[in-house]
Amino acid sequence: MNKALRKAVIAGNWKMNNTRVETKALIEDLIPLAKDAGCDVVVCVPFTNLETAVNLTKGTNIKVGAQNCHFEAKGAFTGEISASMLTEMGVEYVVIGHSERRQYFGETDATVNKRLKAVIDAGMTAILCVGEMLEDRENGITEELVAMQTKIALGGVSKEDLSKVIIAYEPVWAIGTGKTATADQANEVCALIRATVEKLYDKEASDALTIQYGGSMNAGNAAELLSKPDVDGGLIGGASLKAPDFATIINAASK
Ligand SMILES: O=C(CO)COP(=O)(O)O
Repeated sequence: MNKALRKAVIAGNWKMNNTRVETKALIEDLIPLAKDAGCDVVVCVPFTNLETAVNLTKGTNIKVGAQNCHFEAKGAFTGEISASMLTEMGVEYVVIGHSERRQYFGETDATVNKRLKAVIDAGMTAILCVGEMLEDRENGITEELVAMQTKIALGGVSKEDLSKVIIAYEPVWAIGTGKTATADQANEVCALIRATVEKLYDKEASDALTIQYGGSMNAGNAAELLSKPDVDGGLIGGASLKAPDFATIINAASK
């Protein structure tokens, strides 16, 4: 299947940025800039800003995502948020397995798999993050590592449910460093992820899968990255905090 038939998705991962007041200002700036987008637009905001973001984006083409979600439905899990708490609020996307969760909060491939399934079961779309550290790249194990992360995360996910998954390839060495993967490096690993998914399911499933690149994507480099055949969108950190920059990336993905 041709890339043009896949859904292009530009998602902003705000990380731990913006108060409610700041959220309102940024989303109000973004709405007119994104209204003619030729791609899907998502903003993944801190839990405390979800309600504000959902209310502000009602009737617009901007969708709202969370940045994590626990795998249990409820119980003694202090500090965690369940999938039904998110769906009740109108949240449609959840970032799962971000490298910052893996690095700083002990997420493992196994818990990523559980969280991913909880998101799908609740009817939301998971943005599953995979990617290697600099050391892995230098040791020549990028392919094996990213394939393994992908396989473990998708364990027990049916072909039908794969339509509720977006995969974001985020090389850890490119996140927040200003050091972007070249468009060819990004495409190479996105293609590898697609081939891994084809082996797990089939060609129909892998052809339909939206794969994003993330890691210092910005207004200046987005067009080149997004022009690559296996890069269907972007997961954007820093540049998603400035409405005009995020809008430039949205335009670059619009077709
Ligand atoms: O981690 C990222 C998105 O999830 C990328 O962050 P930056 O765009 O700030 O490098």
